[in-house]
Amino acid sequence: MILAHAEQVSRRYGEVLALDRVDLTVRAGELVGLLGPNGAGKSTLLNLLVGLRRPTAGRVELLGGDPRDPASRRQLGVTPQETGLPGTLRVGEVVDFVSAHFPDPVPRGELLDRFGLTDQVRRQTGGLSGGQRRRLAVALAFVGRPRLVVLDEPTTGLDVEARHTLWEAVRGFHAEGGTVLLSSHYLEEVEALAQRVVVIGRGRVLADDSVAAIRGIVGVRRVSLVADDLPRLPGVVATEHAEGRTHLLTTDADQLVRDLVTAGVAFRDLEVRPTSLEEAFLTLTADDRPAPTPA
Ligand SMILES: Nc1ncnc2c1ncn2[C@@H]1O[C@H](COP(=O)(O)OP(=O)(O)OP(=O)(O)O)[C@@H](O)[C@H]1O
Repeated sequence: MILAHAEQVSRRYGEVLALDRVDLTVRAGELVGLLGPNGAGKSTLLNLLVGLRRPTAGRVELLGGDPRDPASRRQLGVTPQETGLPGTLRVGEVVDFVSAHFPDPVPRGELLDRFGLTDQVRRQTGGLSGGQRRRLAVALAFVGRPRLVVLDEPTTGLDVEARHTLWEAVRGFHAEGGTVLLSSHYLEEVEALAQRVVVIGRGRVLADDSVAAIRGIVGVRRVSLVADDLPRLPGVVATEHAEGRTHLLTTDADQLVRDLVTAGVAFRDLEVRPTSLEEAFLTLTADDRPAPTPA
């Protein structure tokens, strides 16, 4: 059963085309990670799916209806990228307030325990640390036992322990049959939670695949060297020339170095380093870019 669906969706903010003909389908029981660098369009896509914004073109459906219709959002739990909590209310009061909107809310103690906030129940939210506030904001998405939870960068600003607590809570919800769509900058986060990853870059879906397949794409290494003449080498996904150096992007740097030696290439100043997620995405979108300027 399809819980959220975007079909050929575009969204423009003035001159900026934030989303460009995006398709995405989330089915019941899935835990889908939306992965992409800053400005890729993740928040825009999530906001369209949960009815916070309207698409410029294309069609969006949530839980069988229009996301802008409140009835479609009844079984949805959302934590946007930025949330505000009333600073003078206590944690327990905020949970009670949100719970009161639902027929069968998760009991307060159980919810706070799942998100590691039991000791904060009597604290005013204004006095919480940034990480505690974020955990509370995410916890509130689960209060009403939603069918679908949408989390926009849920662990931003959390330390390792808090992040793991939150991951456990998300996993627990999923294990009980819940469906989750979450965005992240971090492959490790998506890897820890999701089976399926949708990679988004510059407003487009670049890949929609298993975590293992995406790991292969973003596991690209940059082998950089100085050489006058390079033969064609297997396993090179992109080649760039800059400031007298040649940069070879590959998913298997060890093999590439062996191949360079075997081919008898006279190289010097060899460097191997991981590419950032951003660079890996640029590789994926290389077809769209003007060719790099030769040195
Ligand atoms: N309200 C807005 N007005 C103008 N431009 C916007 C607006 N919201 C987003 N954009 C632009 O749309 C593009 C996509 O932004 P979006 O926030 O969806 O990306 P993102 O992948 O969520 O990024 P981040 O990881 O930094 O949150 C960016 O170029 C951004 O500057």
